[in-house]
Amino acid sequence: MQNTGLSVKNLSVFYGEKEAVKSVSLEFSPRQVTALIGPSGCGKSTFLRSLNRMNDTIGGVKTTGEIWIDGHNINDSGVDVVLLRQQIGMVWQRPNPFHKSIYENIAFGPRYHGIRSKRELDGIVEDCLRRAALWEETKDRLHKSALALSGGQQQRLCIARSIAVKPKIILMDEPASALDPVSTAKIEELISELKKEYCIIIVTHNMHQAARVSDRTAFFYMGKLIETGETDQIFTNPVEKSTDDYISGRFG
Ligand SMILES: Nc1ncnc2c1ncn2[C@@H]1O[C@H](COP(=O)(O)OP(=O)(O)OP(=O)(O)O)[C@@H](O)[C@H]1O
Repeated sequence: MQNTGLSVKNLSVFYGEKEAVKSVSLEFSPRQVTALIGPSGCGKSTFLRSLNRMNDTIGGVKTTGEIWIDGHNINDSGVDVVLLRQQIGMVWQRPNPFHKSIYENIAFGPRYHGIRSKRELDGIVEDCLRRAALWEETKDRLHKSALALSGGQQQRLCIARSIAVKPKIILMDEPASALDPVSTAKIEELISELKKEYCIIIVTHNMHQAARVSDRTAFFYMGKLIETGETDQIFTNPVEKSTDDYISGRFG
């Protein structure tokens, strides 16, 4: 069981002169799913990417503010970003398995972090595929290319890959938006299972999905955090008019 949450204080992110995220403070609890919602361009993905310093890979980005995990501010200089991304994993919108076998997709991370024993790696591969509800579909083809899997299976493989390195937090950027309804339902089931162990933060444009999978919801607009609270409250009784307008489809 992981007991780690994340505490964001006054986070701002600039692309050159443009302030895409404006002094956002937000707490994320362990074993909860938080949905980040808001109209296109409001800064959800930029905010999400800053939580494991993926924005560092984009030129011209400046970040200010603090992001605390286990007593460490991840924005401090000297933070080992490889280790950080082991602790805070990311699942992207489009499934992006490595051009390797199903087995190697899972084993790669643990091996990189020092696990050499084949028996141990075999165990990790099976455990992660089981937890991603993919074992039965793949156990007879573990050494075949991951690219031969369907899109939905590839996304579940990417989730299995992300948990193989024992993260504390999993970030998901519209993880089901490229998938059909059946695969989407499987990903949502998987999120509900994984939240028993992890803190999950998900960006979604799908209001039904946010209502189904999340415990808490944060509404962003024009780079600002407008409102956050229990998902039920945000969807039934939002405080801010702009939140109400957005979730009822009046803009965005
Ligand atoms: N690499 C970049 N360089 C410059 N500006 C960027 C970059 N990425 C995003 N932006 C700008 O930052 C703002 C926030 O973008 P971001 O992608 O975070 O929003 P979003 O809410 O996730 O949007 P969407 O829902 O469409 O994915 C937008 O105005 C966008 O144009």
